[in-house]
Amino acid sequence: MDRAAAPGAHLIDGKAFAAGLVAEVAADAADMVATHGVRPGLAVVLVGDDPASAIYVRSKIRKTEAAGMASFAHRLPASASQQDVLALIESLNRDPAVHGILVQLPLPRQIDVTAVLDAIDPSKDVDGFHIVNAGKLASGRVDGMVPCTPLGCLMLLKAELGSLAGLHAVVIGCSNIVGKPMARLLLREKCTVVLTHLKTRDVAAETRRADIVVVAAGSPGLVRRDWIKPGATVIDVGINRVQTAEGPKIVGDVAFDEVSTIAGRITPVPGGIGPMTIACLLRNTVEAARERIGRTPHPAG
Ligand SMILES: Nc1nc(=O)c2c([nH]1)NC[C@@H]1CN(c3ccc(C(=O)N[C@@H](CCC(=O)O)C(=O)O)cc3)C=[N+]21
Repeated sequence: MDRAAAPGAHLIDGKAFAAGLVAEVAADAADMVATHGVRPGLAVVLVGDDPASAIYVRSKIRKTEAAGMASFAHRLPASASQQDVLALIESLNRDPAVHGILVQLPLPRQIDVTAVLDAIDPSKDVDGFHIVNAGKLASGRVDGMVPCTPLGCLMLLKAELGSLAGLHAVVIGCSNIVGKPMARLLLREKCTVVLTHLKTRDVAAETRRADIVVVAAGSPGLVRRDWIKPGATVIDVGINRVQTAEGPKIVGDVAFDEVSTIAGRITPVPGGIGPMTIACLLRNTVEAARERIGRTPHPAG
């Protein structure tokens, strides 16, 4: 891996790890086509025309197809009603060619996100946001679908550190999409877990004790050098578009240049967690297809 770019810290190459994972997923998908005549399929639902969402969705579709999987793109106008979205999800729930359903977030204001996410068949919920899957993870059960970003973080942590048991982990940001599921996964690995949020009085006092810091706060440069214990592992989930003298740029929630001089290991942005998120989405879709094959007495393509 490339150490030169980060003096001090070892750079965790999420992009390379994700490429390996995608290759495994593609091999599994090809095997399902050959053995069962089933091609794992992912439906992506995009409501409205947020430019960032459109770019993400395009990239998800491209990577799904490159892995030899079927992709079904559904675009609804920004004016779509909740009924429109629910009707589409119902039809995707019934479609045997669709093994995974992803509803791109955020959704337009008039739509109740919770109602939409909970309308997805939990066995097709490859984002892991359905209340049944969230509840399974919260209860420590291993049979649910796990959200892609925290799953990607956990895979990198285990690849880098081996067992996480007994380590002190601090998660900054307590969203349902990243922070809370991340904390639950780390707890499952027997870490001591601290989950911080907007009202936490002294976040730095928490992170200074941490062997592992995962930050998903959406705040560019939030984590500074003096927040980090020497040698700690820093996982940066932030994706922030900022303007610089050289033009627009994507940065994480970690002040990379200074934190990489004290951390033991660090993920870059871009090229860290982002690619892992998409790789895990493909992995969850293949797992959903595998489960479906197991539950179907007469497998049909
Ligand atoms: N239902 C739902 N599920 C999601 O998983 C979901 C979502 N909604 N809404 C938006 C966020 C954002 N997200 C990213 C995935 C990959 C990269 C990624 O691969 N980034 C690259 C490139 C960054 C760039 O250049 O734009 C990187 O970090 O290296 C980024 C962001 C998934 N999201």
